[in-house]
Amino acid sequence: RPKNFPPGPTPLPIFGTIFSLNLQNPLKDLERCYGNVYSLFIGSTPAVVINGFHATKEALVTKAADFSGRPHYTLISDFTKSKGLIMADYGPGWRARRRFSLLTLRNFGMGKQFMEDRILGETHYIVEQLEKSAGNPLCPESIFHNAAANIICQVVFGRRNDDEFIKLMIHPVTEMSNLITGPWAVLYDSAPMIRHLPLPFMRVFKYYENLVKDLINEHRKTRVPGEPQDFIDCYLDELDKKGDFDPSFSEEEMIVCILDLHFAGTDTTSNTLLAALLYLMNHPHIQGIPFAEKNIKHITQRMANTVPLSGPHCTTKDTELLGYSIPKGTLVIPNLTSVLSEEGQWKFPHEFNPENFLNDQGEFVKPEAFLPFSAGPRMCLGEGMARMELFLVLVTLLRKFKLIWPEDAGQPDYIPTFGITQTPKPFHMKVQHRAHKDGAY
Ligand code: HEM
Repeated sequence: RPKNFPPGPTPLPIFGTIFSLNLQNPLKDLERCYGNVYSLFIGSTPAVVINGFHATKEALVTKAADFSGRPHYTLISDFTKSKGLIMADYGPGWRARRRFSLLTLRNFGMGKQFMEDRILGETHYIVEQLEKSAGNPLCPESIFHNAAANIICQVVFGRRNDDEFIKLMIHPVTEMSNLITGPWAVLYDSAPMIRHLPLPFMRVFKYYENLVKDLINEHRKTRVPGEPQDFIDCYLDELDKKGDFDPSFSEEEMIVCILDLHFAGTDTTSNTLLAALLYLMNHPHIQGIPFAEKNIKHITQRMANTVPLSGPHCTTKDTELLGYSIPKGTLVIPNLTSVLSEEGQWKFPHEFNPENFLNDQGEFVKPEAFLPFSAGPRMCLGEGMARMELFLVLVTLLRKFKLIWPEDAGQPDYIPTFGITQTPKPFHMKVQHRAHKDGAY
Protein backbone atom coordinates (compact mmCIF):
# COMPACT_ATOMS: atom_id res chain seq x y z
CA ARG A 1 0.00 0.00 0.00
CA PRO A 2 1.68 3.20 -1.14
CA LYS A 3 2.18 5.89 1.51
CA ASN A 4 -0.93 7.96 2.19
CA PHE A 5 -2.95 5.75 -0.16
CA PRO A 6 -6.74 5.87 0.43
CA PRO A 7 -7.95 3.42 3.10
CA GLY A 8 -9.53 0.09 2.22
CA PRO A 9 -9.82 -3.56 3.18
CA THR A 10 -6.60 -5.51 3.80
CA PRO A 11 -5.51 -7.39 0.66
CA LEU A 12 -4.59 -11.09 0.55
CA PRO A 13 -1.72 -12.35 -1.61
CA ILE A 14 -2.83 -13.24 -5.17
CA PHE A 15 -6.54 -12.56 -4.51
CA GLY A 16 -6.18 -8.96 -3.34
CA THR A 17 -9.43 -7.70 -1.78
CA ILE A 18 -11.80 -9.74 -3.93
CA PHE A 19 -13.28 -11.51 -0.88
CA SER A 20 -14.23 -8.18 0.70
CA LEU A 21 -16.62 -7.45 -2.15
CA ASN A 22 -20.25 -8.37 -2.01
CA LEU A 23 -20.70 -9.67 -5.54
CA GLN A 24 -24.37 -8.64 -5.64
CA ASN A 25 -23.44 -5.01 -5.20
CA PRO A 26 -19.67 -4.80 -4.86
CA LEU A 27 -19.08 -1.11 -4.26
CA LYS A 28 -21.82 -0.07 -1.84
CA ASP A 29 -20.70 -1.77 1.38
CA LEU A 30 -17.18 -0.45 1.17
CA GLU A 31 -18.39 3.11 0.70
CA ARG A 32 -20.19 2.81 4.04
CA CYS A 33 -17.00 1.61 5.78
CA TYR A 34 -14.33 3.77 4.17
CA GLY A 35 -16.00 6.92 2.82
CA ASN A 36 -15.90 8.53 -0.58
CA VAL A 37 -12.39 7.60 -1.64
CA TYR A 38 -11.12 4.10 -0.83
CA SER A 39 -8.77 1.52 -2.25
CA LEU A 40 -9.03 -2.06 -3.44
CA PHE A 41 -6.55 -4.58 -4.75
CA ILE A 42 -7.51 -6.44 -7.89
CA GLY A 43 -5.05 -9.28 -7.49
CA SER A 44 -1.87 -7.38 -6.75
CA THR A 45 -2.97 -4.29 -8.70
CA PRO A 46 -4.00 -1.35 -6.51
CA ALA A 47 -7.18 0.48 -7.49
CA VAL A 48 -8.97 3.52 -6.07
CA VAL A 49 -12.76 3.84 -6.04
CA ILE A 50 -14.23 7.35 -6.10
CA ASN A 51 -17.75 7.98 -4.82
CA GLY A 52 -19.97 11.04 -4.62
CA PHE A 53 -20.34 14.10 -6.81
CA HIS A 54 -17.52 16.30 -5.51
CA ALA A 55 -14.74 13.73 -5.61
CA THR A 56 -15.99 12.40 -8.97
CA LYS A 57 -16.10 15.85 -10.51
CA GLU A 58 -12.70 16.69 -9.10
CA ALA A 59 -11.19 13.63 -10.75
CA LEU A 60 -13.05 13.57 -14.07
CA VAL A 61 -13.38 17.28 -14.75
CA THR A 62 -11.04 19.42 -12.66
CA LYS A 63 -8.14 16.99 -12.96
CA ALA A 64 -9.20 15.51 -16.27
CA ALA A 65 -5.66 15.39 -17.63
CA ASP A 66 -4.62 13.06 -14.79
CA PHE A 67 -7.75 10.91 -14.72
CA SER A 68 -8.65 10.35 -18.38
CA GLY A 69 -6.23 7.54 -19.21
CA ARG A 70 -7.06 3.90 -19.60
CA PRO A 71 -5.56 0.88 -17.81
CA HIS A 72 -3.15 -1.36 -19.66
CA TYR A 73 -2.74 -5.12 -19.42
CA THR A 74 -6.35 -5.89 -18.70
CA LEU A 75 -8.20 -8.45 -20.79
CA ILE A 76 -10.06 -5.82 -22.75
CA SER A 77 -7.16 -3.42 -23.38
CA ASP A 78 -5.01 -6.33 -24.57
CA PHE A 79 -7.71 -7.32 -27.02
CA THR A 80 -8.25 -3.81 -28.38
CA LYS A 81 -4.51 -3.02 -28.23
CA SER A 82 -5.57 0.34 -26.78
CA LYS A 83 -6.99 1.36 -30.18
CA GLY A 84 -10.40 2.77 -31.08
CA LEU A 85 -12.35 4.86 -28.58
CA ILE A 86 -13.30 3.24 -25.29
CA MET A 87 -9.95 1.76 -24.30
CA ALA A 88 -7.70 4.13 -26.27
CA ASP A 89 -5.01 6.06 -24.41
CA TYR A 90 -5.78 9.69 -23.67
CA GLY A 91 -3.87 11.46 -26.42
CA PRO A 92 -4.08 13.00 -29.89
CA GLY A 93 -5.13 9.77 -31.70
CA TRP A 94 -8.06 9.12 -29.34
CA ARG A 95 -9.00 12.82 -29.50
CA ALA A 96 -9.09 12.85 -33.32
CA ARG A 97 -11.17 9.66 -33.54
CA ARG A 98 -13.55 10.84 -30.83
CA ARG A 99 -14.06 14.16 -32.60
CA PHE A 100 -14.65 12.44 -35.91
CA SER A 101 -17.11 9.95 -34.39
CA LEU A 102 -19.01 12.64 -32.51
CA LEU A 103 -19.33 14.88 -35.55
CA THR A 104 -20.33 11.94 -37.71
CA LEU A 105 -23.08 10.86 -35.33
CA ARG A 106 -24.20 14.43 -34.78
CA ASN A 107 -23.86 16.44 -37.98
CA PHE A 108 -22.09 14.99 -40.93
CA GLY A 109 -23.08 11.71 -42.53
CA MET A 110 -25.98 11.21 -40.16
CA GLY A 111 -27.74 14.24 -38.82
CA LYS A 112 -30.60 14.40 -36.37
CA GLN A 113 -33.19 13.39 -38.97
CA PHE A 114 -31.25 10.28 -39.98
CA MET A 115 -31.17 9.13 -36.34
CA GLU A 116 -34.76 10.05 -35.64
CA ASP A 117 -36.01 8.10 -38.67
CA ARG A 118 -34.15 4.98 -37.60
CA ILE A 119 -35.24 5.22 -33.98
CA LEU A 120 -38.88 5.84 -34.88
CA GLY A 121 -38.78 2.96 -37.37
CA GLU A 122 -37.61 0.66 -34.59
CA THR A 123 -40.11 2.09 -32.12
CA HIS A 124 -42.80 1.09 -34.57
CA TYR A 125 -41.65 -2.55 -34.31
CA ILE A 126 -41.72 -2.36 -30.51
CA VAL A 127 -45.28 -1.03 -30.58
CA GLU A 128 -46.34 -3.77 -33.01
CA GLN A 129 -45.00 -6.48 -30.74
CA LEU A 130 -46.54 -4.98 -27.61
CA GLU A 131 -49.88 -4.61 -29.38
CA LYS A 132 -49.94 -8.30 -30.21
CA SER A 133 -49.86 -9.21 -26.55
CA ALA A 134 -51.93 -6.29 -25.18
CA GLY A 135 -53.68 -7.41 -21.99
CA ASN A 136 -51.38 -10.41 -21.41
CA PRO A 137 -48.11 -10.55 -19.49
CA LEU A 138 -44.99 -10.63 -21.65
CA CYS A 139 -41.28 -10.59 -21.00
CA PRO A 140 -40.01 -7.35 -22.60
CA GLU A 141 -36.29 -8.18 -22.48
CA SER A 142 -35.66 -9.44 -25.99
CA ILE A 143 -37.97 -6.86 -27.62
CA PHE A 144 -35.97 -3.98 -26.14
CA HIS A 145 -32.53 -5.57 -26.54
CA ASN A 146 -33.26 -6.26 -30.21
CA ALA A 147 -34.57 -2.72 -30.73
CA ALA A 148 -31.44 -1.09 -29.27
CA ALA A 149 -29.20 -3.47 -31.20
CA ASN A 150 -31.11 -2.76 -34.41
CA ILE A 151 -30.74 1.00 -34.00
CA ILE A 152 -26.98 0.94 -33.46
CA CYS A 153 -26.53 -1.69 -36.19
CA GLN A 154 -28.36 0.52 -38.69
CA VAL A 155 -26.26 3.50 -37.73
CA VAL A 156 -22.94 1.66 -37.82
CA PHE A 157 -23.47 -1.12 -40.38
CA GLY A 158 -26.51 0.11 -42.31
CA ARG A 159 -28.29 -3.16 -41.55
CA ARG A 160 -31.25 -4.12 -39.51
CA ASN A 161 -31.02 -7.48 -37.86
CA ASP A 162 -32.58 -10.23 -39.84
CA ASP A 163 -32.44 -13.54 -37.97
CA GLU A 164 -29.06 -14.44 -39.38
CA PHE A 165 -27.50 -11.08 -38.56
CA ILE A 166 -28.89 -11.17 -35.02
CA LYS A 167 -27.10 -14.45 -34.39
CA LEU A 168 -23.92 -13.03 -35.87
CA MET A 169 -23.85 -9.68 -34.12
CA ILE A 170 -25.79 -9.84 -30.86
CA HIS A 171 -24.52 -13.08 -29.41
CA PRO A 172 -20.85 -12.07 -29.39
CA VAL A 173 -21.77 -8.82 -27.59
CA THR A 174 -23.47 -10.79 -24.82
CA GLU A 175 -20.60 -13.26 -24.67
CA MET A 176 -18.07 -10.43 -24.54
CA SER A 177 -19.95 -8.64 -21.72
CA ASN A 178 -19.99 -11.84 -19.71
CA LEU A 179 -16.31 -12.46 -20.36
CA ILE A 180 -15.17 -8.97 -19.45
CA THR A 181 -16.87 -9.11 -16.06
CA GLY A 182 -16.50 -12.85 -15.45
CA PRO A 183 -13.89 -15.03 -13.71
CA TRP A 184 -11.65 -15.25 -16.80
CA ALA A 185 -11.13 -11.49 -16.74
CA VAL A 186 -10.27 -11.53 -13.03
CA LEU A 187 -7.81 -14.36 -13.60
CA TYR A 188 -6.32 -12.66 -16.64
CA ASP A 189 -5.88 -9.35 -14.83
CA SER A 190 -4.43 -10.84 -11.67
CA ALA A 191 -2.23 -13.65 -13.07
CA PRO A 192 0.06 -12.23 -15.79
CA MET A 193 1.68 -15.64 -16.43
CA ILE A 194 -1.45 -16.96 -18.18
CA ARG A 195 -1.68 -14.13 -20.73
CA HIS A 196 0.42 -15.74 -23.44
CA LEU A 197 -1.45 -19.04 -23.40
CA PRO A 198 -4.00 -19.76 -26.16
CA LEU A 199 -6.91 -19.12 -23.82
CA PRO A 200 -10.31 -20.41 -25.01
CA PHE A 201 -12.16 -17.08 -24.72
CA MET A 202 -9.81 -15.36 -27.20
CA ARG A 203 -11.86 -17.15 -29.87
CA VAL A 204 -14.87 -14.88 -29.09
CA PHE A 205 -12.83 -11.72 -29.61
CA LYS A 206 -11.30 -12.98 -32.85
CA TYR A 207 -14.71 -14.05 -34.17
CA TYR A 208 -16.20 -10.60 -33.45
CA GLU A 209 -13.23 -8.84 -35.06
CA ASN A 210 -13.43 -11.00 -38.21
CA LEU A 211 -17.15 -10.30 -38.55
CA VAL A 212 -16.48 -6.57 -38.60
CA LYS A 213 -13.66 -7.01 -41.14
CA ASP A 214 -16.08 -8.86 -43.46
CA LEU A 215 -18.68 -6.11 -43.10
CA ILE A 216 -16.10 -3.43 -43.95
CA ASN A 217 -15.09 -5.38 -47.07
CA GLU A 218 -18.74 -5.67 -48.12
CA HIS A 219 -19.06 -1.87 -47.75
CA ARG A 220 -15.95 -1.33 -49.87
CA LYS A 221 -17.61 -3.14 -52.74
CA THR A 222 -20.98 -1.35 -52.61
CA ARG A 223 -20.28 2.18 -51.35
CA VAL A 224 -20.55 5.37 -53.37
CA PRO A 225 -17.71 7.61 -52.13
CA GLY A 226 -19.04 10.91 -50.74
CA GLU A 227 -22.53 9.48 -50.25
CA PRO A 228 -22.27 7.64 -46.94
CA GLN A 229 -25.15 5.45 -45.80
CA ASP A 230 -23.76 4.56 -42.38
CA PHE A 231 -20.82 5.02 -40.03
CA ILE A 232 -18.60 2.57 -41.93
CA ASP A 233 -19.11 4.55 -45.16
CA CYS A 234 -18.28 7.78 -43.32
CA TYR A 235 -15.09 6.26 -41.96
CA LEU A 236 -14.09 4.94 -45.41
CA ASP A 237 -14.62 8.46 -46.82
CA GLU A 238 -12.38 9.78 -44.05
CA LEU A 239 -9.71 7.17 -44.87
CA ASP A 240 -9.84 8.28 -48.53
CA LYS A 241 -9.24 11.87 -47.43
CA LYS A 242 -6.41 11.06 -45.06
CA GLY A 243 -4.63 8.47 -47.20
CA ASP A 244 -1.96 6.46 -45.38
CA PHE A 245 -0.53 9.50 -43.64
CA ASP A 246 -2.54 9.58 -40.44
CA PRO A 247 -2.00 6.53 -38.21
CA SER A 248 -4.91 7.63 -35.97
CA PHE A 249 -7.29 6.59 -38.76
CA SER A 250 -5.82 3.29 -39.89
CA GLU A 251 -8.03 0.33 -40.78
CA GLU A 252 -7.11 -1.34 -37.49
CA GLU A 253 -8.30 1.74 -35.61
CA MET A 254 -11.47 1.71 -37.66
CA ILE A 255 -12.27 -1.89 -36.70
CA VAL A 256 -11.96 -1.15 -32.99
CA CYS A 257 -13.99 2.10 -33.29
CA ILE A 258 -16.79 0.15 -34.93
CA LEU A 259 -16.65 -2.61 -32.32
CA ASP A 260 -16.70 0.07 -29.61
CA LEU A 261 -19.75 1.89 -30.96
CA HIS A 262 -21.61 -1.37 -31.46
CA PHE A 263 -20.70 -2.67 -28.03
CA ALA A 264 -21.28 0.62 -26.17
CA GLY A 265 -24.57 1.34 -27.93
CA THR A 266 -26.39 -1.95 -27.36
CA ASP A 267 -26.99 -3.06 -23.75
CA THR A 268 -26.58 0.43 -22.31
CA THR A 269 -29.72 1.80 -23.95
CA SER A 270 -31.81 -1.37 -23.71
CA ASN A 271 -31.09 -1.84 -20.01
CA THR A 272 -31.94 1.80 -19.34
CA LEU A 273 -35.26 1.36 -21.16
CA LEU A 274 -36.01 -1.84 -19.25
CA ALA A 275 -35.20 -0.15 -15.93
CA ALA A 276 -37.52 2.74 -16.90
CA LEU A 277 -40.35 0.28 -17.65
CA LEU A 278 -39.84 -1.48 -14.34
CA TYR A 279 -40.08 1.78 -12.39
CA LEU A 280 -42.91 3.27 -14.46
CA MET A 281 -45.09 0.18 -14.03
CA ASN A 282 -44.64 0.37 -10.30
CA HIS A 283 -45.29 4.13 -10.15
CA PRO A 284 -48.38 4.33 -12.37
CA HIS A 285 -49.25 7.89 -11.30
CA ILE A 286 -46.06 9.04 -13.06
CA GLN A 287 -47.31 7.63 -16.35
CA GLY A 288 -50.32 9.98 -16.23
CA ILE A 289 -50.79 11.97 -19.41
CA PRO A 290 -51.33 15.43 -17.82
CA PHE A 291 -47.99 15.11 -16.09
CA ALA A 292 -46.28 13.65 -19.11
CA GLU A 293 -47.69 16.13 -21.62
CA LYS A 294 -46.65 19.11 -19.56
CA ASN A 295 -43.15 17.88 -18.99
CA ILE A 296 -42.55 16.32 -22.37
CA LYS A 297 -42.90 19.83 -23.79
CA HIS A 298 -40.26 21.20 -21.40
CA ILE A 299 -37.97 18.27 -21.93
CA THR A 300 -38.18 18.56 -25.71
CA GLN A 301 -37.20 22.21 -25.49
CA ARG A 302 -34.38 21.44 -23.09
CA MET A 303 -33.05 18.52 -25.10
CA ALA A 304 -31.92 20.86 -27.82
CA ASN A 305 -29.92 23.05 -25.42
CA THR A 306 -28.60 20.67 -22.81
CA VAL A 307 -24.95 21.37 -22.25
CA PRO A 308 -22.82 18.60 -20.78
CA LEU A 309 -20.90 19.32 -17.61
CA SER A 310 -17.49 20.56 -18.62
CA GLY A 311 -14.72 22.74 -17.30
CA PRO A 312 -13.86 23.05 -13.62
CA HIS A 313 -16.65 24.12 -11.26
CA CYS A 314 -14.58 24.05 -8.07
CA THR A 315 -16.01 24.57 -4.63
CA THR A 316 -14.06 24.21 -1.40
CA LYS A 317 -15.42 20.70 -1.10
CA ASP A 318 -13.64 19.77 -4.31
CA THR A 319 -10.55 18.79 -2.43
CA GLU A 320 -11.53 15.37 -1.19
CA LEU A 321 -8.97 13.65 -3.35
CA LEU A 322 -6.19 15.97 -2.29
CA GLY A 323 -5.79 14.45 1.14
CA TYR A 324 -4.54 11.23 -0.43
CA SER A 325 -1.70 10.37 -2.66
CA ILE A 326 -2.82 8.40 -5.72
CA PRO A 327 0.33 7.45 -7.63
CA LYS A 328 0.34 7.98 -11.39
CA GLY A 329 -0.89 4.91 -13.23
CA THR A 330 -3.21 3.72 -10.43
CA LEU A 331 -6.44 2.18 -11.70
CA VAL A 332 -9.29 4.55 -10.75
CA ILE A 333 -12.95 3.52 -10.70
CA PRO A 334 -15.42 6.42 -10.61
CA ASN A 335 -18.59 4.99 -9.08
CA LEU A 336 -21.20 7.03 -10.96
CA THR A 337 -24.05 5.13 -9.33
CA SER A 338 -23.09 6.62 -5.97
CA VAL A 339 -23.59 10.14 -7.39
CA LEU A 340 -27.04 9.34 -8.76
CA SER A 341 -28.51 8.69 -5.32
CA GLU A 342 -26.27 10.89 -3.20
CA GLU A 343 -27.88 12.63 -0.27
CA GLY A 344 -27.59 16.42 -0.53
CA GLN A 345 -27.57 16.33 -4.34
CA TRP A 346 -31.18 15.35 -4.96
CA LYS A 347 -34.56 16.41 -3.58
CA PHE A 348 -35.49 12.73 -3.22
CA PRO A 349 -32.20 10.82 -3.50
CA HIS A 350 -33.66 7.36 -2.93
CA GLU A 351 -36.91 7.73 -4.85
CA PHE A 352 -37.95 7.30 -8.45
CA ASN A 353 -39.50 10.72 -8.55
CA PRO A 354 -39.54 13.13 -11.51
CA GLU A 355 -39.57 15.99 -8.97
CA ASN A 356 -35.83 15.40 -8.84
CA PHE A 357 -35.70 17.05 -12.26
CA LEU A 358 -38.25 19.83 -11.77
CA ASN A 359 -37.72 23.29 -10.31
CA ASP A 360 -40.26 25.13 -8.16
CA GLN A 361 -42.10 26.31 -11.28
CA GLY A 362 -42.44 22.70 -12.44
CA GLU A 363 -39.92 23.21 -15.25
CA PHE A 364 -37.36 20.63 -16.26
CA VAL A 365 -33.85 21.19 -14.89
CA LYS A 366 -30.77 19.01 -15.12
CA PRO A 367 -29.12 18.72 -11.71
CA GLU A 368 -25.32 18.85 -11.72
CA ALA A 369 -25.19 15.40 -10.16
CA PHE A 370 -27.00 13.82 -13.09
CA LEU A 371 -23.95 11.96 -14.40
CA PRO A 372 -25.12 8.65 -15.89
CA PHE A 373 -23.06 9.47 -18.98
CA SER A 374 -20.03 10.40 -16.85
CA ALA A 375 -18.28 13.78 -17.16
CA GLY A 376 -15.12 15.33 -18.56
CA PRO A 377 -13.24 14.36 -21.71
CA ARG A 378 -14.14 10.64 -21.56
CA MET A 379 -17.85 11.16 -21.05
CA CYS A 380 -20.21 9.13 -23.22
CA LEU A 381 -19.81 9.77 -26.89
CA GLY A 382 -23.27 8.41 -27.68
CA GLU A 383 -25.16 10.54 -25.14
CA GLY A 384 -27.09 12.49 -27.79
CA MET A 385 -28.12 9.35 -29.59
CA ALA A 386 -28.99 7.51 -26.37
CA ARG A 387 -31.14 10.40 -25.12
CA MET A 388 -32.96 10.52 -28.42
CA GLU A 389 -33.64 6.77 -28.22
CA LEU A 390 -34.83 6.87 -24.62
CA PHE A 391 -37.02 9.87 -25.27
CA LEU A 392 -38.67 8.73 -28.50
CA VAL A 393 -39.28 5.16 -27.36
CA LEU A 394 -40.62 6.03 -23.91
CA VAL A 395 -42.82 8.91 -25.04
CA THR A 396 -44.32 6.81 -27.83
CA LEU A 397 -45.06 3.96 -25.42
CA LEU A 398 -46.49 6.22 -22.72
CA ARG A 399 -48.80 7.93 -25.18
CA LYS A 400 -50.02 4.68 -26.63
CA PHE A 401 -50.18 2.33 -23.66
CA LYS A 402 -50.69 2.07 -19.94
CA LEU A 403 -47.81 0.01 -18.62
CA ILE A 404 -49.07 -2.42 -16.00
CA TRP A 405 -47.25 -4.52 -13.41
CA PRO A 406 -49.02 -7.93 -13.60
CA GLU A 407 -51.13 -8.72 -10.51
CA ASP A 408 -49.34 -12.01 -9.85
CA ALA A 409 -45.80 -10.59 -10.34
CA GLY A 410 -45.16 -10.08 -6.62
CA GLN A 411 -42.91 -7.31 -5.31
CA PRO A 412 -40.64 -5.67 -7.92
CA ASP A 413 -36.92 -6.30 -7.47
CA TYR A 414 -35.16 -3.03 -8.29
CA ILE A 415 -31.65 -4.29 -7.53
CA PRO A 416 -29.93 -4.71 -10.89
CA THR A 417 -27.50 -7.47 -11.74
CA PHE A 418 -24.05 -5.94 -11.50
CA GLY A 419 -22.01 -6.03 -14.69
CA ILE A 420 -20.53 -3.92 -17.43
CA THR A 421 -23.94 -2.28 -17.57
CA GLN A 422 -26.36 -2.77 -14.71
CA THR A 423 -29.13 -5.08 -15.91
CA PRO A 424 -32.61 -5.20 -14.37
CA LYS A 425 -33.58 -8.74 -13.32
CA PRO A 426 -36.01 -10.30 -15.85
CA PHE A 427 -39.64 -9.28 -15.26
CA HIS A 428 -43.02 -9.47 -16.93
CA MET A 429 -45.16 -6.53 -17.98
CA LYS A 430 -48.62 -5.93 -19.37
CA VAL A 431 -49.73 -3.14 -21.67
CA GLN A 432 -53.20 -1.78 -22.18
CA HIS A 433 -54.24 0.65 -24.94
CA ARG A 434 -54.94 4.15 -23.70
CA ALA A 435 -58.38 5.43 -24.58
CA HIS A 436 -58.41 8.44 -26.97
CA LYS A 437 -59.83 10.65 -24.26
CA ASP A 438 -56.63 9.96 -22.26
CA GLY A 439 -54.63 11.65 -24.99
CA ALA A 440 -53.50 8.60 -26.94
CA TYR A 441 -52.89 9.01 -30.65
C1 HEM B 1 -28.33 4.99 -21.77
C2 HEM B 1 -27.33 4.75 -22.59
C3 HEM B 1 -25.88 4.99 -22.29
C4 HEM B 1 -25.25 5.21 -21.10
C5 HEM B 1 -25.87 5.27 -19.71
C6 HEM B 1 -23.84 5.39 -21.39
C7 HEM B 1 -22.87 5.66 -20.44
C8 HEM B 1 -21.52 5.84 -20.71
C9 HEM B 1 -20.51 6.15 -19.72
C10 HEM B 1 -20.77 6.31 -18.23
C11 HEM B 1 -19.32 6.27 -20.37
C12 HEM B 1 -17.96 6.60 -19.75
C13 HEM B 1 -17.28 5.32 -19.43
C14 HEM B 1 -15.89 5.52 -18.93
O1 HEM B 1 -15.63 6.42 -18.15
O2 HEM B 1 -15.05 4.77 -19.35
C15 HEM B 1 -19.56 6.02 -21.77
C16 HEM B 1 -18.59 6.03 -22.74
C17 HEM B 1 -18.83 5.78 -24.06
N1 HEM B 1 -20.07 5.58 -24.66
FE1 HEM B 1 -21.84 5.51 -23.72
N2 HEM B 1 -23.64 5.26 -22.74
C18 HEM B 1 -24.85 5.03 -23.33
C19 HEM B 1 -25.10 4.87 -24.68
C20 HEM B 1 -24.15 4.92 -25.67
C21 HEM B 1 -24.42 4.80 -27.08
C22 HEM B 1 -25.80 4.65 -27.72
C23 HEM B 1 -23.21 4.85 -27.72
C24 HEM B 1 -22.89 4.78 -29.20
C25 HEM B 1 -23.45 5.46 -30.11
C26 HEM B 1 -22.18 5.03 -26.70
C27 HEM B 1 -20.83 5.14 -26.96
C28 HEM B 1 -19.85 5.37 -26.00
C29 HEM B 1 -18.43 5.43 -26.30
C30 HEM B 1 -17.77 5.24 -27.66
C31 HEM B 1 -17.77 5.70 -25.09
C32 HEM B 1 -16.26 5.89 -24.86
C33 HEM B 1 -15.90 7.35 -24.96
C34 HEM B 1 -14.41 7.64 -24.77
O3 HEM B 1 -13.72 6.93 -24.04
O4 HEM B 1 -13.97 8.63 -25.34
N3 HEM B 1 -22.80 5.07 -25.48
N4 HEM B 1 -20.92 5.77 -21.96
